[in-house]
This record gives sequence, structure tokens and C-alpha cells, in this order.
Amino acid sequence: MQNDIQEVLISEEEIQERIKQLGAELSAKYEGRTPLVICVLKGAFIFMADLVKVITVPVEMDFMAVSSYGAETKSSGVVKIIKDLDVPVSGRDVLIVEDIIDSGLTLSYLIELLQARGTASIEVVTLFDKPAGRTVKLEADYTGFVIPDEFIVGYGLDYAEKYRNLPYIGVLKPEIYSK
Ligand SMILES: O=P(O)(O)OC[C@H]1O[C@H](OP(=O)(O)OP(=O)(O)O)[C@H](O)[C@@H]1O
Ligand code: HPA
Ligand SMILES: [Mg+2]
Repeated sequence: MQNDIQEVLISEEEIQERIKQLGAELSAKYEGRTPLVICVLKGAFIFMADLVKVITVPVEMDFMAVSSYGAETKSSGVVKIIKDLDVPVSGRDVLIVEDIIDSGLTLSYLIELLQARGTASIEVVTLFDKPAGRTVKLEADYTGFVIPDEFIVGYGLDYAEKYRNLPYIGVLKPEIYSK
């Protein structure tokens, strides 16, 4: 698996350090409240697990699975709900946890959906932001790293379902995509 990586873009240590800072910011922001933290599966599962451990206010968690990339490196443009939330979000302070904002389509779809269900507030924390990929206007409230216009893998992010278990962020060798 390591042999498929052309370059390590962000190391495991850098990721963990940044998550601690995000946890501190979010803990201060949600002081006195109990946000509902929503993990956008599958990509955000590792970030979610590391992030909630460094948030010091009580949180409730739920999971939603959406997909729009399949085995491609460009969004299909169609955001498919694979699994919906288990709990109602009406009146809740919601914190959406994403691994990456690229085109922005997944999040703009999710935010609209959750707002229509009557949330009290919605904030977004993303570990990675790729502004060059944007096709809709969308900004996260909290961002870990701004990344260049490259398809990245690792730390939850896949190419064709592989590489999610790499502990760092890497860029694949071009021949992997052309296989
Ligand atoms: O801003 P966008 O262009 O919408 O891209 C971001 C979304 O794409 C990826 O999910 P994907 O559809 O690949 O599903 P996965 O999380 O199961 O890999 C990623 O995890 C984000 O949810
Ligand atoms: O760069 C990316 N890598 C993996 N999954 C993604 N989904 C959107 N952008 C990306
Ligand atoms: Mg994916």
C-alpha cells in the first residue's frame, strides 16, 4: 500500500497536533451546551474518533453515510444517502464533522437537509479543505488544513475504497488511477 504513495503531504504527527487545537477551539465554542456531533461516513470516521476524544464538553454523536465519488476522483454530482441519522435534529446544536470539502456538493446538500429538519444551529468542522475543487460556494467554520488541488488519500479518505487506513495524508502515484 505504501508503495502506491508518491508523496506524504501531511504526516500523522501534524494531523494529531492540529486536531488537538481544533478540539480546544470547539470545546470553548460549545461550553455549556451539548452539541450533536454528526460524522459524515465513511471518510470522516477516523477524524471523528480522534476529534471527540479532545473535546471536553459533553457531546452526543450520530452517523450519516453519504457518497458521491464512487471509484472516481471527481464528484458524480449526485449525493446519495446510504444511511440517515438515527436521532431527530430538531432544536439541536449540530456540529458536522467532515474529512474533506472539495466541490462542496456533499456539505451544501447535507446542510440544506438538516436545516429543513429544524436544527437550532449548524457548524462545520473539516480536517481538509481543497478550495480549488469548489463548484458551490461553501466555507467550513473550522478547518484543519488547506490542501492543494490534488486527490489525496489516507486518514479515512479513499480512492476506490482503498488507502483509508493510512495514518497520514498522501498523494497516489499517477499510474494507480490509470489502472
Ligand atoms: O465536497 P465534495 O466534492 O462533495 O467532496 C467531499 C466528500 O467526498 C468524500 O466522500 P465520498 O462521496 O467519496 O464518500 P466516502 O466518504 O464514503 O468516501 C468525502 O468524504 C466528503 O464527504
Ligand atoms: O481528494 C480527495 N480524496 C479522497 N476523497 C475525496 N472526496 C473528495 N475529494 C477527495
Ligand atoms: Mg470516497
